[in-house]
Amino acid sequence: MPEDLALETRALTKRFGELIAVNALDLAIAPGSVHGLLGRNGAGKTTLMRMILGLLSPDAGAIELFGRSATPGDVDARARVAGFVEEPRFYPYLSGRRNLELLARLDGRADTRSPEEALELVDLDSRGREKVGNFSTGMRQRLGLAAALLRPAELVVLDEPTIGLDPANARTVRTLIGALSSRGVAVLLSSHNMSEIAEICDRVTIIHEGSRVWEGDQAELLAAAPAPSYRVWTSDDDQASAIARRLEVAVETPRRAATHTITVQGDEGERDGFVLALAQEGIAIRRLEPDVPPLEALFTSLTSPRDADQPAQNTDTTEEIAA
Ligand SMILES: Nc1ncnc2c1ncn2[C@@H]1O[C@H](COP(=O)(O)OP(=O)(O)OP(=O)(O)O)[C@@H](O)[C@H]1O
Repeated sequence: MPEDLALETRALTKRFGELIAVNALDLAIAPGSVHGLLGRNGAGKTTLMRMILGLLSPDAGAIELFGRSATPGDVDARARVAGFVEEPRFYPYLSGRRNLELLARLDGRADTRSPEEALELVDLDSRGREKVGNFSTGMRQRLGLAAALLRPAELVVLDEPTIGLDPANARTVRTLIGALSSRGVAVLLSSHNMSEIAEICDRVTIIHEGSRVWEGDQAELLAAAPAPSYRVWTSDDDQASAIARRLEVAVETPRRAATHTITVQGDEGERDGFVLALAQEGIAIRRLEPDVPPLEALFTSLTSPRDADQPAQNTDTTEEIAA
């Protein structure tokens, strides 16, 4: 028998008056998988997460958690789910540790982690006795993660978990997400940071105006992304430009007075031809990188306003995950 999905939503829909914030959204997350939600501001990510956490009732559609239907008020169905939406909130006049103690008591379960253990997981053990009111944004964010980790959850839902964090703290959180996933915990996270999503997520769902416009894994992403152009830096840009013009694979854009950027277009074969031609002429390539990373290129192509009338390029890959 196939393993139950950690989360499945089917045609999940939420309206606020005339606005359809989440529109017939299908989502499937396998145990141990890290699933990224990408969307512009107001795309519907937080609304979707609120419904999954049982904080908001859908107008239509269904949510299943670990193979079991989870209606809005069903606390038992969410016993293995933890997380936060928007920024986590705490009593500012209490310590981080005390806040966690209260949350664990409110949860009323016997199997929660100790506040110390949760604080240690997010590298806050040495600061746990300080008042939350004196915490930096990054510390509050990590305390939110610690609160989510009090429960031995098997699905963790995190709304922009690295927002406002400096690079080192953001890395701590990403490492923690990786560690959760390798222990079999499924993670659903939203972020506006494309490189973060590309780095840590096994699968990505792009939402535009409430609807899923794309879903897939890293390999599918590379296949679906618009053909990238590459910027090239060489040991002799002038000569490299001349070769690029001869092969008709490049455009040059002036950068500053007397300098230019070589952007190589075309498919892989044409790019290879250019690289080999440079080698033949004794020109070294010092750097070659995509002008726009694939995820960003795909995201822009699917969610830019000019595409708003035709966003429905859904890949229906739910069955693949379930299989
Ligand atoms: N309680 C509410 N009442 C009315 N409209 C709401 C409510 N909550 C959200 N919305 C609207 O629903 C849409 C989706 O909002 P949501 O917060 O889910 O977007 P988001 O993708 O999380 O955005 P962001 O990236 O800015 O956090 C927005 O147009 C928002 O204004």
